Amino acid sequence: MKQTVFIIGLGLIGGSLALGLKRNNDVKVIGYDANTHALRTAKRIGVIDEMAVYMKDAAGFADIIIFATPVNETIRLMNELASWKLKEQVIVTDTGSTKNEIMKAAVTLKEQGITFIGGHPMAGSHKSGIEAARAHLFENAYYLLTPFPNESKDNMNRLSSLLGVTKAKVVQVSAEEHDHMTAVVSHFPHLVAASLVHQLAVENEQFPFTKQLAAGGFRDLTRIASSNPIMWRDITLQNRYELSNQLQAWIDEMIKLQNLLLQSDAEDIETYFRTAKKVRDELPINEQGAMFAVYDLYVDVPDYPGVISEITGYLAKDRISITNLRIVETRVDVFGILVISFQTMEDRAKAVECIAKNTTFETYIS
Ligand SMILES: NC(=O)C1=CN([C@@H]2O[C@H](COP(=O)(O)OP(=O)(O)OC[C@H]3O[C@@H](n4cnc5c(N)ncnc54)[C@H](O)[C@@H]3O)[C@@H](O)[C@H]2O)C=CC1
Ligand SMILES: O=C(O)C(=O)Cc1ccc(O)cc1
Repeated sequence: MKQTVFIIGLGLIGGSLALGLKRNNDVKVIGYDANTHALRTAKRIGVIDEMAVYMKDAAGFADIIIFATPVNETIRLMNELASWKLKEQVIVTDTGSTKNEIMKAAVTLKEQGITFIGGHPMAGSHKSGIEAARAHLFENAYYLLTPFPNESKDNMNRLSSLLGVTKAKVVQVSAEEHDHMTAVVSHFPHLVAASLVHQLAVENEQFPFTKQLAAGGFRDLTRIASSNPIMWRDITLQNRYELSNQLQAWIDEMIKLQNLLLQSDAEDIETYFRTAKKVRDELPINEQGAMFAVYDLYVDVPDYPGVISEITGYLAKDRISITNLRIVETRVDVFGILVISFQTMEDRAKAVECIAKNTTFETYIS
């Protein structure tokens, strides 16, 4: 049976969901975005089947409505939706990075007999907007659902099987568990990344050369500081109490670390790093357990002007998308190591072939 999905907010996540869901030929995607450029682009490049002019009208045709807007905007729109005329069996969901406040807003919908199941795909990037949308974004990622405790099995199955086509792993958690766990692994790291960049900016005023020295480690740790500030403003506001607890734990940890350093006990310091390494090395970073998998390819490149744009040009010509690009080591002799990151193993394999076809540069996977 053909299903109509209405996606509100056609940025990185809404656009990627539209592309992912359209893999199922029985799904028709109608899209809406407050930004008319994003809306028209989504239609022009085939991310959506139809454009909605008025949200309220399009919503009436939908079997599933998905909010993929910044979380404060989602709550505002959920309150508006309460007065729209919808299909009786419609399921309303969202993609927001927070769940407590969203589920509180959903109580009004529930009281009116509208089914709302909270959702959060645990995949994404620091990029935003329709141009960054990719059909495979959710493959192998967890997709968390936060239903009301008494939600019907039938509705859960309907939503899970719709989302299943994105190849995400759909898992059910409570909104409270969700906001606690995502504070630890996603929201709090964002505060750390932003604060490290602020610290660099302050240092850089006194020592303007510092910025030039920001190498791989600093860049790896702070990539997410380049994300959409509006989206993160809303997330951190909604999850402020969990974040305040995380910040306190971090401050305590930093004081512990400061003492460890000042005591200068080499063995204790080594143990601190050794334990962190063990935990980090054991994180599920393979295809089965990846939250944000990145597939790196190392390329030995000769040091001549334009070599990087030459390689990215070959990749672009073969329509292979990259998520990140950096030089990890620039040797004083003739070669440097270029690290190109891909979102899928297939893209990386295609890149190996593409580079071999066009150049004599060695590529390897660490
Ligand atoms: N960026 C990421 O990596 C992830 C984001 N999320 C969540 O997904 C949601 C969307 O995030 P992104 O797609 O990254 O943001 P985005 O900035 O790429 O896209 C958001 C879109 O919503 C549109 N929009 C804003 N207000 C609107 C309104 N009132 N009506 C209609 N459209 C409106 C914007 O014009 C924009 O096109 C957020 O709630 C975010 O917390 C979830 C997982 C990952
Ligand atoms: O860029 C990254 O690694 C991210 O952390 C992306 C991300 C952002 C927000 C989410 O709610 C989930 C994933």
